[in-house]
Amino acid sequence: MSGARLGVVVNPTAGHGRGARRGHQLVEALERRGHEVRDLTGATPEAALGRARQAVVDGLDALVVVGGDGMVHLGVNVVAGTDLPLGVVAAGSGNDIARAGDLPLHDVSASVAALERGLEHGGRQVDAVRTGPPGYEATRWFLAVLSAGFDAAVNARANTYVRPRGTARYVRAVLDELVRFRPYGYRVTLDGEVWEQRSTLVSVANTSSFGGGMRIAPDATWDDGLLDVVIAGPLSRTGLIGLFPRVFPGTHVRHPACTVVRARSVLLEPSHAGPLPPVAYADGERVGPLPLLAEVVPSAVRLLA
Ligand SMILES: Nc1ncnc2c1ncn2[C@@H]1O[C@H](COP(=O)(O)OP(=O)(O)OP(=O)(O)O)[C@@H](O)[C@H]1O
Repeated sequence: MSGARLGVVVNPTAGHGRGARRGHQLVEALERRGHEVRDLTGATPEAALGRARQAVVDGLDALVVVGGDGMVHLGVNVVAGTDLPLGVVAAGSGNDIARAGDLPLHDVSASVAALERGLEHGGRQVDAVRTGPPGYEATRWFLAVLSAGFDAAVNARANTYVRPRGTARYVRAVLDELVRFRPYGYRVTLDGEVWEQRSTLVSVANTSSFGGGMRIAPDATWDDGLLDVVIAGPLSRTGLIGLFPRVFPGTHVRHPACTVVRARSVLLEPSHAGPLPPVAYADGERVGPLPLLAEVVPSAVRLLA
């Protein structure tokens, strides 16, 4: 397809600074192919979000984000619930969302081909998840995994490190968080059914992985209209050290402490059963403290693929 009006948002910092170069390559390639490109990149994510939302009002055929999961998260918060397609050019360090969609990784020409295929055929509709404090109008969308336990504490800590890179940074954060770890207290309501206990982690998954291929919810898919809620019971530090490596292949879900429940709606609240759970993260981005309600919205995003 030629002559599409494409809004492009680049995260120049993605993939340890590789995002900017990939963004330039993409804009050049799209213009060479006859597309009209509007660069919506901002100096900050907030500026980029505002520019992208304004461009949607002005009129676009698709929004294309260049970066990692955080950048896809930004794009989802522009297009979810609308008919505007979202293109993803994976240039991050983890790229778990691009992996979920079998999209090319760090390959601009393959990404251009995938974008054009999507524009031609209308793309692929995937579920997205709306989250926010229950009872409030303001909501955020996410596409992959919301972490509200040990993994969220690790995410917060990993974000403060510059080194090492990629999954090794995550592993370093795990080791540092283990020192202070005690299972948190949760009240979890799954499609109306209440469950209250101390737990190591509670993850609400629309897709299977985070942290660059850690398969937290190995069977989660974003086209079944359901969330996979992974709950790991109150493990000791040694138990957690034993379980952690099993998250890479996804075999932790077979551990007796782990339960996976499918639901459309999940309410996560702190409970007096244990210490206050950490601030939640979704798609690797900070969402906020519990309580949070997460509801899957089937086919809320049209992905160019
Ligand atoms: N100008 C900017 N536009 C968008 N995001 C920015 C910008 N500057 C810094 N960021 C930060 O980049 C982070 C998201 O990075 P992103 O996920 O795109 O790449 P990554 O971390 O390398 O990849 P992954 O999340 O897949 O591991 C956000 O938390 C955001 O705050």
